[in-house]
Amino acid sequence: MPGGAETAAPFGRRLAEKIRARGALCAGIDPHPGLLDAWDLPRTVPGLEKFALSATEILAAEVAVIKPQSAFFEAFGAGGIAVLERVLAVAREAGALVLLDVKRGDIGSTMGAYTAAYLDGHSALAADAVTVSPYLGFGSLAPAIEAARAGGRGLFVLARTSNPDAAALQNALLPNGKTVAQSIVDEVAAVNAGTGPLGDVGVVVGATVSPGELDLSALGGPVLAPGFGAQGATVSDLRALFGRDLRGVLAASSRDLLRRGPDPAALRAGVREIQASIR
Ligand SMILES: O=C(O)c1cc(=O)[nH]c(=O)n1[C@@H]1O[C@H](COP(=O)(O)O)[C@@H](O)[C@H]1O
Repeated sequence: MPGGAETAAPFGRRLAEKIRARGALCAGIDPHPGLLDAWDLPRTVPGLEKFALSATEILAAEVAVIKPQSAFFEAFGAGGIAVLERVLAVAREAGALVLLDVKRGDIGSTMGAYTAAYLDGHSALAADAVTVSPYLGFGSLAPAIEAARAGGRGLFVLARTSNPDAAALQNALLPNGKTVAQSIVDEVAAVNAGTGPLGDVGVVVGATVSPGELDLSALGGPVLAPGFGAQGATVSDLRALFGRDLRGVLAASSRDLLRRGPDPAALRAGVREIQASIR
């Protein structure tokens, strides 16, 4: 069935099980043009297909979560989207959960259409979870939260992103004295309240963020921590930021992992080395 049938088990529970079995690494599938060059592939749809499917086949057999970044596929038009659909199917077959990185966020009515694209089991682009932006107002995400929960899927809400420009906006103080990022974390915590050890709605907090900026103690959901590897964050940064117990924290790496290909054995060895470093 396109996109996979609606699943009975909640996303948070499925994610916790997958992390227990495979560790907390999230492998990004980001087919940068420079990586296609490095893999000696043309910057064409067949080149994209070879890159994305080979990387996904290897990585999805190893890690808990595969995170394709949609923009790199969209850049190739309809042919690129068709490859993305196959990446989702291949990752799922290999046993990984798929977090589609689309960072969507719009007024509620349009959010409903994004929901139909990414969180409805009848869509070929349906994923186990997607990244969403709350910066049109947290309430605008309501249709996505509802659809995700109804279908056993999840969301990762941008709170404090890894890019250097993020701090000015996301650390700005609101009239209630909280930072914007903390208020997003608290909104997500309220959604997760009472939904079990790991709720279905997570936040994105870059691994590059300084420790102490955010209080995640009441979150009750997973954290996606990109910025590990190519953007400079290390395993010690992850521990300093999130504490020693990294269960529920998905360290995400794209370029630092993918640069280890195209040799399948080297890519497999690379992902295992990174997994071991965060275990
Ligand atoms: O939501 C994301 O995945 C994300 C949030 C964030 O704060 N920072 C961030 O880098 N990302 C994504 O994570 C990936 C990081 O890629 P690398 O720097 O190559 O590991 C890219 O796909 C980014 O779009």
